[in-house]
Amino acid sequence: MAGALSGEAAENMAIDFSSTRRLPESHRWSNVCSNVVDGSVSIPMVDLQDPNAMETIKLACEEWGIFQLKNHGIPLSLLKEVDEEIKRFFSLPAEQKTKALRPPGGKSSYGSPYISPFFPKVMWHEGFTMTGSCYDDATQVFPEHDLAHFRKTMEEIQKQLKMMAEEVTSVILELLGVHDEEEIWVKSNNYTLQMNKYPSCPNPDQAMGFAPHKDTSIVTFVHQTQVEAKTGSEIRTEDQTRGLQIFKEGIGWVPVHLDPDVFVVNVGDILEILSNGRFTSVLHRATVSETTHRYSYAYFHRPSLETLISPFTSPPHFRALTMREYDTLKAKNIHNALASISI
Ligand SMILES: O=C(O)CCC(=O)C(=O)O
Ligand SMILES: [Fe+2]
Repeated sequence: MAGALSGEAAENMAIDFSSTRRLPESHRWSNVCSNVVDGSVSIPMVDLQDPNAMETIKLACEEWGIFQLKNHGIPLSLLKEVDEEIKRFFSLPAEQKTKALRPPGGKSSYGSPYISPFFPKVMWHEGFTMTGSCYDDATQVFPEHDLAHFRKTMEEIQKQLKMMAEEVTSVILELLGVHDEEEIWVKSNNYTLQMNKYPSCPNPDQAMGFAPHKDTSIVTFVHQTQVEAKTGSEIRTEDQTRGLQIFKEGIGWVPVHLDPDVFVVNVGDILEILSNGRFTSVLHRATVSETTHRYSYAYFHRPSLETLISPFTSPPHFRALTMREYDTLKAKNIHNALASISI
């Protein structure tokens, strides 16, 4: 295989996507295209400036576990700058990026999704994860004169995302009738920012960008950048339904329309527990395309590690545990963590 990486890099990334002309067996998934609905089903849209926003958020969290958020208050010019920085990061040579390779079992730095060990096949993806203000890894990756702009842009988006996450979490708590100790859930420094690249793929019908999973967060904010055509290719219409998809019971995999001005907001496991199952942590995945490279970033809003998580209403459908304990359960078995604490 041309362009193969070596050693630890090979274990983590397996291949250099840009020089791979055929889908290797290690990356071949089955049933990627089954049960996908067309692009006509749409995910609820919430306008944060609309007086009815709260009601739409309630319905969306109950029925979908996901919504799109517009008029969120983050300047669109900043979103464009972040998109450019992310593209710049991933366009660095593989030898440069693998200087910040994630150690086995680690959560931050460069590499395949942390959920990879739970799946038999490798994902068509490269990612860079920053927990807290972890820029040390970026320092290793960027040549020094190039780092300043990345750092400034990422610090700014992190600050803005934190404010937006606090505002949305506050609205959700109000919906759940929670007024006591609201701060624990709203104000937290236990967040993660994850950048993703899904390179164009020679056989997208049998590849998986990000395998089906639920997020371990209260809420997650995902931004999808405008896709980039692969050199020499036209973007095909069918590729519009490739990318982020959510699983809706009785319907199938629903593509989430790409709009670079909005954030996609997912309900995560912690909110399912707190709401005592009223809001559902949404199962989602990302598929890939032959004609485009796709980029995204996700901001995970989580309570601090020592916070005790238990349902706000009785009788509880989940047993109480700390955020740290839940992380440990999820690290042992991502498919079964929620079910293992249900009562
Ligand atoms: O890239 C996407 O659209 C989804 C990414 C995601 O689900 C994640 O980072 O947890
Ligand atoms: Fe996710």
